[in-house]
Amino acid sequence: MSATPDHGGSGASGRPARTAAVIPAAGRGVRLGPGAPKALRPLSGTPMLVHAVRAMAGSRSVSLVVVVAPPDGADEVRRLLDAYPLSGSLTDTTEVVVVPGGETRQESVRKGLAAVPETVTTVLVHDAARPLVPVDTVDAVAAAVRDGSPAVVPALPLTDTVKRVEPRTGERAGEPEPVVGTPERALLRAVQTPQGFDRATLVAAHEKIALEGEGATDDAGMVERLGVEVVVVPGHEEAFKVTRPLDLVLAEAVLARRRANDGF
Ligand SMILES: Nc1ccn([C@@H]2O[C@H](COP(=O)(O)OP(=O)(O)OP(=O)(O)O)[C@@H](O)[C@H]2O)c(=O)n1
Ligand SMILES: C[C@](O)(CO)[C@H](O)COP(=O)(O)O
Repeated sequence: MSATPDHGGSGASGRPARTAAVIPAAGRGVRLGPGAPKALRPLSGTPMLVHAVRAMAGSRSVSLVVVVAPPDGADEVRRLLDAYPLSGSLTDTTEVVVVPGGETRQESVRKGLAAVPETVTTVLVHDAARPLVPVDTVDAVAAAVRDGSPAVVPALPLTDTVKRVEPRTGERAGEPEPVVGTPERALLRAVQTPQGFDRATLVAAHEKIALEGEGATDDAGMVERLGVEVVVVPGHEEAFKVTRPLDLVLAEAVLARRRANDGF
């Protein structure tokens, strides 16, 4: 995988880059515990980030992947990606660019977005922390944007009931939080990535948030603040986010099941 610093307007194949994937991979992984940055943690011997890049590059529509590395780790990430080849004819025509990230996820996405050439009309934003997303899910998100939806998120129905609580503060900090409501579970979705956007919509959302400072925990949340409709397509259980140590155990089990199903 050629991790070139060139921000040129075309992919490695020389054709215009029409769909790009920005992979925010600059987080520290505090909830995962001490160790290397989360995106660099190995899953079955391959760094989590490499799994995520392969998932994006495996999509027929993606011709450019912008990896947003830890702010002081861009060179290390470039070397890492150069050491892991993309396989298959499709993915061999995917250019990989590495840029340094920022202090927040939204700042990292904004920095990655700045490296996406003007020729790109569809931008996917995918957490490196969701390394096992199936390519079919990536394709479905990209297709929904190309079919006219300016903002698309993959999501799953909830299996747990959700409660709204009133946090305890001051002298009552640490006491059990009172429940103040139970949203109707059937109307809730657990949202994943890649989230897909019309480029101009995503740029406008990040520019608005950069001015107003009202961050959101996902890019679709920022687009909603523009008053733009966000639509949901089916997510996938294997697109879960590696956040806590137990998620690493689950990720290894998923990879073991894939190897068994593939006969090796
Ligand atoms: N400043 C940041 C923070 C997060 N991310 C990326 O955003 C994705 C989702 O964030 P999260 O799962 O919260 O990762 P971390 O921030 O690393 O985890 P933690 O909150 O436990 O530190 C990850 O791929 C992470 O690398 C990023 O690019 N830049
Ligand atoms: C973008 C995201 O993965 C959608 O569920 C999630 O909001 C990221 O949250 P995090 O706390 O930054 O991991």
